[in-house]
Amino acid sequence: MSEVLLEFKNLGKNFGGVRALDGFDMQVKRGEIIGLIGPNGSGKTTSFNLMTGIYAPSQGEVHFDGADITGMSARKVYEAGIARTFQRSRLCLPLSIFDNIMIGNHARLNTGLWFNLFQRRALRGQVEEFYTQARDLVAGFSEDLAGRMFDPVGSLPMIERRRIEICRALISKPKLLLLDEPSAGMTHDETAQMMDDILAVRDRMGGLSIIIIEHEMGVIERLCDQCVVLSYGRKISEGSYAHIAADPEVQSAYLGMD
Ligand SMILES: Nc1ncnc2c1ncn2[C@@H]1O[C@H](COP(=O)(O)OP(=O)(O)OP(=O)(O)O)[C@@H](O)[C@H]1O
Repeated sequence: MSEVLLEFKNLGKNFGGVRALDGFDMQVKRGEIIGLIGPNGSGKTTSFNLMTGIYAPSQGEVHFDGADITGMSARKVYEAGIARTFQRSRLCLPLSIFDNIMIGNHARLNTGLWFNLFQRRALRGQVEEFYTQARDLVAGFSEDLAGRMFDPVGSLPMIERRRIEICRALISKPKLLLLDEPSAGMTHDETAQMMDDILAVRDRMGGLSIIIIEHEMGVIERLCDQCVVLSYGRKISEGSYAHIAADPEVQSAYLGMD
């Protein structure tokens, strides 16, 4: 089994005349946490959308776990083992913690009419099995939260909602987890807690790789084994946080120093 889980080769995406990504090469190893950073509009979210099959690339290739997944549908990419959270929360606030996590499990649920109407015992077994899996995931973050699986998500504070979003991504048992600005909207204390959560998730789910888009440099510094810096759709630097933070091109493009 190759040590490299994900690879971009010369990846590019155009939106009309806008070149959102241009000749982007990147590798993610198994078990690694990568920070994807860059100024607003530099192509970070576009690269997540290319990885997850939301967009097809205009050029280049995406390889994942030994297979070429370039241009594959979002559902097939999800089944292959890539799951994500979004910049803006996609939780359904009136629904319970359990229901929200099950939305992330749709591809594994048997939802056929025949199954649901006439195989009631099997359906019950399936729901019970998935409840146990969802509860175990939530308990990994907080036993207290796991005791409230049928509370509406709208009643939870921001840190707990972010945890549910991560559980919703993890229920599909991904090999690669994409986190889009996990610290957005959180207090300093909540961000510190969220960083502990992410490191604990990586340890619990041995071998899980994570890519984080984040504007909060303290988060990138603490969590990431490697960083990749984009500017105007091109990779301008990569390496450890110490390496990219000392790179004059990064300082000028992103950190606002000349
Ligand atoms: N669907 C789209 N249609 C047209 N242009 C787009 C589309 N999506 C992104 N872009 C453009 O592509 C470029 C890269 O956008 P992208 O959202 O990937 O940047 P980003 O680094 O994620 O920015 P931010 O940090 O603000 O989220 C920007 O110029 C953006 O306006």
